This record gives sequence, C-alpha cells and structure tokens, in this order.
Amino acid sequence: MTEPHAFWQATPDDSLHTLAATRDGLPSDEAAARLDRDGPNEVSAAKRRHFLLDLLRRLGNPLIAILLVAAGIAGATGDLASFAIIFIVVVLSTTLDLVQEHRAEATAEALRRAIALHATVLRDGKPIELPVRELVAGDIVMLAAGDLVPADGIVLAANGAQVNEALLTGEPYPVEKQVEPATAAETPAEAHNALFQGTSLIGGTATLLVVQTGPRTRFGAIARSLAGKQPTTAFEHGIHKLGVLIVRLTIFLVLFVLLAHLALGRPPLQSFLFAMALAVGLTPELLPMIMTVALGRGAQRMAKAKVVVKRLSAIHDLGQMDILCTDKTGTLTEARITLVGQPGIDGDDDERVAELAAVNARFETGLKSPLDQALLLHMTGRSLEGWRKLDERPFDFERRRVAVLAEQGSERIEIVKGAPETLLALCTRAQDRSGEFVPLDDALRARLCALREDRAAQGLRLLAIAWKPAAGQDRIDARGEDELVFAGYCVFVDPPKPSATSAVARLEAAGIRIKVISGDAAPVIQHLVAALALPVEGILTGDEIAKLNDQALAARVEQVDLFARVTPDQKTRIVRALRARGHTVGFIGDGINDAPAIRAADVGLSVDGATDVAREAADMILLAPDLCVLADGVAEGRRTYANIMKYVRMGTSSNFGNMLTMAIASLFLPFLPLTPVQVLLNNLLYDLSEIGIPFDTADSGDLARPQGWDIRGLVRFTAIMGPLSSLFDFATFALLLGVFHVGIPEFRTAWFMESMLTQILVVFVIRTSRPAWSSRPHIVLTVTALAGLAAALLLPLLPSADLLGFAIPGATIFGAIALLVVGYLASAEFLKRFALRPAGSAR
Ligand SMILES: Nc1ncnc2c1ncn2[C@@H]1O[C@H](COP(=O)(O)OP(=O)(O)OP(=O)(O)O)[C@@H](O)[C@H]1O
Ligand SMILES: [Mg+2]
Repeated sequence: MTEPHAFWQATPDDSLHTLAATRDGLPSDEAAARLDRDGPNEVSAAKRRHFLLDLLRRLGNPLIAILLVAAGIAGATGDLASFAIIFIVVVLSTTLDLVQEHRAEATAEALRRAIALHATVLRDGKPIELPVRELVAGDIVMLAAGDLVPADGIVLAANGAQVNEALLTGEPYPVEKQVEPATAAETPAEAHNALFQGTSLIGGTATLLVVQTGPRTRFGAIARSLAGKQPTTAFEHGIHKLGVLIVRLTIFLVLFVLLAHLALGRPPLQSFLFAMALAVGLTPELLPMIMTVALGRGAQRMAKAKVVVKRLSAIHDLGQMDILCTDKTGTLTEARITLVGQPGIDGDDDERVAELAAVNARFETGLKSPLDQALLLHMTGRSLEGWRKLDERPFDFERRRVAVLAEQGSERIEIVKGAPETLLALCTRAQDRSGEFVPLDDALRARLCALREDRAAQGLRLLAIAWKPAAGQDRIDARGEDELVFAGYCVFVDPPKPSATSAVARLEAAGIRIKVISGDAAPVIQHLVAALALPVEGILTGDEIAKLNDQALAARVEQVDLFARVTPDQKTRIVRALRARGHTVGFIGDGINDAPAIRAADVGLSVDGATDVAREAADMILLAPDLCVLADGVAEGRRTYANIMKYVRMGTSSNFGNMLTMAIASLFLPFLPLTPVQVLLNNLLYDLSEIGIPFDTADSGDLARPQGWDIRGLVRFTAIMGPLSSLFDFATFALLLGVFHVGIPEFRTAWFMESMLTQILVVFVIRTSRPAWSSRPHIVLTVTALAGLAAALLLPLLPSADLLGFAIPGATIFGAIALLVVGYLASAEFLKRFALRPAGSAR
C-alpha cells in the first residue's frame, strides 16, 4: 500500500510547522483547545455499548427467543398466567444480567482508570506527567526504555531507541529508530523515524512529536482490540461445554416428552406448553449473571485487597494457579538498594571505581535501574562536574551491561558497567590504585573471581566497572566492546523483605509452589532464599538452560525452584515449560525483561510502580509490591470459583433432577404432574432463591487448594445427587397417589411444595463439604433462598391460588412432605461426602 503523504516522510521541522508546535512543547491552553477539538487520546472501540442495544442483543439470544415465542403462544391461547410468568422470567434474567454486567463493567473501568498509563510531556516548556488520554497532536513526549508509545508520531531525538513493533510487523526483534525522515518509506514497517501507538520502547530513549491521537492512530485500534480480546480460560471453556451439553439434553428431552405425549393422544397445546415449560426450567438462564456477579464481586474485593484486575477471567486462573514464578527485586527484597563497597583490584575500597560507575549511571538514558540510583545517591555531594557525555550503548538484558563514552577535560574514555562474569571476560588489563596498568593474568583473574564469589555468597549484588581509552572517538564502536581495563566492583545490598517469608509460607500452604526467576547471579539468589528461609530446591542457570531444548527443560523445571542469570527469553521458556507440564502458572515481575513471561503465563502479574510494558502485559496489578497481597487475591479467586460451582452443582443435581422426574412422570401419570404455569412458577422462584449464591462465603477447604474445572468431579456429583433427588420425588408420587389418594390439584400443590423445598434447601447442604451446620452461609444467600422458599410455600395458600391450579392439601400431607424433605436433606448431607471431591485431591 503506497501512502504518498505519510507523516513520516516529512522532516521534523516541517512536521513541527504543520502541527504548529515547537520543540519546547505546546502551551497548556493550546493543548486544552486541541483536546476539545480532537477528543481524548483513546480508541473508541473500547466505548461502552448503548444500554438499549445491549438489551436487543440479549433478546436475540436463542434461549430468550424460545421464551418469547412461548410467551407469545401462551398469550395467543389466552393463558395469561403463563404469559405473565414467562414474561417475568425473561425480564428477570435479562435485566439481572444486564444490570450486573454494566455494574461490573463500570467497576472494571474505574479500576482501570486507577492504573491508567501516564506519559512525560513537555507543556509550557516543562516536563510534566499526564494521563495518556490527555495527549494531543503537537505534544512532545519523552520516552524511555519500558514505556509504551502513547500515540503515533515522529522521532525528534533518539538514542539507542530500540522499539518492539511485533504488534505492527509480527517481527519479534526490536528495530532501532532514527531522526532522519523516511522519505522513501511507503509502509509503517519501513518508517524508521516513526513511532506507533501500542508499540513499546525496550531500550534507549526517544523524543516523540505526536502527530495522531485516539482513533486516528494507525494501529491503536488493532492494538486495543488485541489487548481487549480476552482469551477464554480453561474454566470458561468448561462452563461453555457444560452449557452446550445442557442445551442438547434439553432439546432431546423436550422433543421426547412432546412426541411421547402426542403419541399417547394427550391434548397437543397443553403438551406443547408443558414441554416448553420444562425447557424453560432446564435452562441455566442465570448462569451468565452468576458468573458476572461472582467475577465482578471478586474484582471488587480484590481491589480492596490491593489487587487490581485488568482481565476479569484471570480471577479463575488465579484460583487455579499452582505455581508462582517471581523475580527477586521488590517482591523478595525491599528494593532499597544501597552501595556498600567499591573495591579496586586489591580488594580495598577505591573511590575512583564508584566515580566511574556513577558517571556511567548518570549518563545512562535507557533503563534506569535501582542500581543506578544507588550509585548516584552514593555520589551526592561529590560532584561529577566536568564530565561530558558523547555517546552511549544502552543496557540490554542479553549483554547485561551498558557503555558510555564520556570525557573529563582532555581525557576521553568509554566506561562500561555490567554483570561481573561477562564483563571480566572482556578485560585484558587492570588498573591499580596508583593508576598503573597491570596485566590481567590468571592469578589476578582468580583473585578477582574469588572476591566476587565472596561478596555474592554474602548476598551482596555486584556490578563490575571497566573502561578503555577512546581518544579522538565520538561514537562507541558497537563491535569493539573488549580489551577493557578492569577498574573494580561496586557492591550493593538489597535487604531481604522479612514479610516475604510469611507471604511465601501462606502461598505454599495454599498449595502454590514458588519459583524464583532472576537475572541476578546464583549465589546472590541462594543467599537471599536462605536468609528468608524459603522452602526451595535446586538451581538452574541461564547458561545451563541455553543448552536444553524445550523438552529437556520441561523435564527439569519441575524439580528446580531457582533460576539465575536468565535472559528475558529464558524466563518465557521456563513459563512455557511449566505450562506444558500441566501447571497453571503465575508470573510476577516489573521490568521490560519480565513482560514476555508475564504475557506467556496463565496469570500475568505486575506491580504498580512497574514499567509500562510489564503493566500492559499483566492481567492483574498489585498496588502494593507484596506477596501477602497476592495470597489474599488467591483466596478471592478460589471463592469466586467455589460460588460458581455451587450454582452449577445446584443446576446439575437438584434442578435438573426435578425437571427430569417431571418429564418421566408426565408419561406415566394420567395427568401432568404440574401445569405448565406451575412449572414456570417453580423455575422462577428457584431462580430468585439462587440470586444470593455469588455473595456466599467459601469453605476453608475450597480456599486451601488450587481450584480447577473438574468435569469428572461434576459428573460424579450428578451421578450421586441426581438419583437421590429422583428417589425422593418418586417416593412423593407414590405417597400422594398410593397412600393419600389425593385429587389432581392437591397432588400438584403438594408436589410443587416438595420440589421447591428440596430444590432450594439443598443449597445449604451442598454449598460446603463440611457438615452443613458448621459452616454459616452468607446473609444475602440465606435471605434470598428463604424468601424464594417463603413465596413458594405461601403462594398455594393464598385465596387466589386456585387461579394457578393449586388446592390446599390436608395437614397429614403437609406432615408427610415435611418428613420427606427432612429425609432428603439428611441423605444429601450424608451422601455429599462421596459426591463432593474432598479438598486436596485437585489434579
Ligand atoms: N543499570 C545497569 N547497569 C549495568 N548492569 C546492569 C544494570 N541493571 C542490571 N544490570 C545487570 O543485569 C543483570 C540482570 O538485571 P536485573 O537484575 O534487573 O534482572 P532481573 O531478572 O529483573 O532481576 P531481579 O530478579 O533482581 O528483578 C543484573 O544482575 C546486573 O548484572
Ligand atoms: Mg527485575
């Protein structure tokens, strides 16, 4: 596709002119005017649907459509009661669903705003932090490694600006951006001076002149739709399969009942309405609502526990997570790094080493690590005046070092700091305290290695500092990063976080194995986990991982809990290997280097202060960088899961069982066991009684283990509880017809009451695997269930009840029903120990 006037073909000055902008940024009043004119820098695809449209979409749902057709037929045949009840069912299930979903969305939106991305923008000549949505064309944005590009535009200045454009080109390798206009470039992929919204800076820095914002950006829309597309989790998949199964069964059952009735010569309309009512009764019409409410409430409660959920369905994954991979800094350590030593080659502190390191840190523009901050903090008071920067080769996680070309007076040198193992190997000479060069012979090398190992064994973090003369050079030669002069080490302490010990213990107690994956050296990590007394075993280094293929790695990851000196790519490989072993894997990290692994994990986690790319990749953000917070979140995830399962179990056993009995009984009884209206009423009251389920508390047993979709467990549950329910149903029939010889209206009334009582009350039995009386249900559940029950029991007793076909049975019949219900609940209580999977046998 040729684009003759693409914005990247113009020179920076022409673009500035066109946009009436300057390199000092827009005046704030002008920016406000532009924001008014162009609208916020957001992609409209994320806009909320209109309430009415949403309603229409729902009415088009086949389930609802069936109900509407049924209501229409009922209305047309003058069966006003059926019409009204079906109508109420439709209104109830759609509005509940709609309202809850909108509420959940509004909550999610508010939470998202709390973690909105910010950008550094020049306004009125000064850099300020603004929410990304307030950017306008003509803004000047300062970007550093780890930032997401907030809008489309051109580069006004760049230094080692490595950009990941995978979103745009599918190309995983970063491209370097330059200032020169790409006059010949026809496609965005060739525009080496353009930055596009949704791509990310993974190294270096860049200054962006914003040309397009909001919906007018090239790839914003794609980026947003990709980011917004929520892949279905295993749990949702399972629920969906269950839904399909139920629909099939329903259709089969309804057709069977209908045809059988017709073959038996029953009145066609009556049979049709009865079959229809059964279908209505069988459909789990509240399932979407239950899931939305459960997830929405889960998200809200997690926000209170300082975990912001970006992808709602990740709550299930969190509940199912059985392995958590974490990086080291910030989660296991305080991330308050201080410089505690700067030994030269003789092992004693040498200020020159710290100074070189600080010059490097000061001029490093790419990724500012806490190590750099510690170096600069150490130098406060002592001046780095006189140093001038000429060039830089930014940090990246493969080389693990950063080079800066700088001069002081007439001395021009290239200063390199980075991971000691690799940097020392690049050095050929060393410099002693007096400034003399000494050969870096084997003996000295061995001494330096010993020094390094000694410090690392004490849990101290090390950077090596080296340099080389660069007289007459203005640029760093990317090929010539060797023949360095070794200057010394900088030694840092990052104190272990004492709270990590108890947090890890809580997670372990909850059945979650912790693995530490870090770019740091093995001894440092080993010392740290020993200091925190973490229950971890084995260690694997990046070099070893590099030699393993994916299969071999998958065989090793299970036993090993520590991974040292790994590259970002290896972090991802470890996550994939664990997933391939069938684990549900969480990954928590904060850096650019963590982002790919965060994305690859089932549950991507990041912290509030993390880089943009890490936060963007994450499903959840911890507002406090603390694993304790996560332990609370896990409990919420499992509770959400447990409550959804309660509804599913209720549906598969009691509700389904009841409808099944009714279908079968209708064939053997000379009359319908319930009129269609009564079936519908039964279903409506049952629905009402279940509204409180998502609010319920969960058993400690449900919270103690990872909870995953378990279709076999569900089948076993249904196989035990379903027949039990049918047994008591048939007992009721036998009693009513064989012993009491009741009339049809009394039969229906008694059976209506019995089925409502058993269906509704059994929730108090199966909501917990502990004895029902020892686990208190949530008040909302108790109230909704009892209210539904009260309505079911009172309705037949009202004076107008004969309109619905009810007639009050005698007192002995009430007594018999009460006994049957008690018998049923007691048997359910006894049998549930076999039906409910005991906690701890997950997977
Ligand atoms: N600013 C820097 N300058 C030079 N080298 C650095 C810098 N930042 C990091 N390194 C080197 O790269 C290594 C890996 O970086 P880093 O420790 O950030 O990785 P990580 O996997 O995020 O580790 P962590 O688990 O501690 O978060 C460091 O151990 C250090 O040797
Ligand atoms: Mg890190």
